[in-house]
Amino acid sequence: MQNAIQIQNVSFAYHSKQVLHDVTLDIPEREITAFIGPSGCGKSTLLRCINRINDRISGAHIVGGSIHVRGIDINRPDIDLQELRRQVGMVFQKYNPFAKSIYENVAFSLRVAGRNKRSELDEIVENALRGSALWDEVKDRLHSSAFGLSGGQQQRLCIARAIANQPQILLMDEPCAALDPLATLKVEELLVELKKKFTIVIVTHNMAQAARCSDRTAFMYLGKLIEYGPSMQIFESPKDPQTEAYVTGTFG
Ligand SMILES: Nc1ncnc2c1ncn2[C@@H]1O[C@H](COP(=O)(O)OP(=O)(O)OP(=O)(O)O)[C@@H](O)[C@H]1O
Repeated sequence: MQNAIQIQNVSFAYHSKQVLHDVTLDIPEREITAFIGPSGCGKSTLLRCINRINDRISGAHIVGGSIHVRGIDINRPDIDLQELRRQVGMVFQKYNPFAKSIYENVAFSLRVAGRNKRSELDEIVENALRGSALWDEVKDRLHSSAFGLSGGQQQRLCIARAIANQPQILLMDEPCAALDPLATLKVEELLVELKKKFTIVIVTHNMAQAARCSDRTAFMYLGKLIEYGPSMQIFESPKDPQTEAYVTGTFG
């Protein structure tokens, strides 16, 4: 299978504090890859390097190495960041719909791009809401406020908003952390559907979740990639003693 993302020897710092050290991993297309590890080990930083939203943080910079997304070096000076972030969508821990209707949340990025044709928007909004398994629950109240939805529905709306942009890759930073177990289960089922179309990279503290839904797992510790492989191997027969200690709950 082709690799969607190639991370090679990446080191990263906030001001003078280096938080990623020589991280190398290839992320295959249309699979779910989970980043796990104790708090502060660099999972979110690594995730945010993939669409360069770390650039928005003052003092955040890549120290060395390279990241290729579908063959393109994303740290090239001439890279179009808006286009990169269209191709590499993002869903955050705390669902963050805009203070707009359900419909306008999904249509937002298209309107920003100047696409206002009603029939086109209707089709994309419906497809995105179907793609995030929300359509049946909201089709009769598309023009009501997004804030009237439950937390789990708001998170699926944020997923619809991300996929309306037709990305190739979806980055998810603890997307279920603020959800109850039932809403979490729905999002997990959705992830398995979404990977038919998208490459998904997910940061999670929930090891049961990583074991249930991901194809590959990367275990990080103190800014280093300790072990990376098929999730079943990482959880059932880890090679590194630190991975074993973490997945068995001895530390972390
Ligand atoms: N904006 C920032 N400015 C300075 N340091 C930061 C910033 N964001 C993160 N860090 C530091 O970088 C290191 C890695 O943080 P990061 O959030 O990537 O880890 P994480 O594994 O995702 O943690 P958690 O699981 O708690 O979210 C930590 O030492 C953290 O304090």
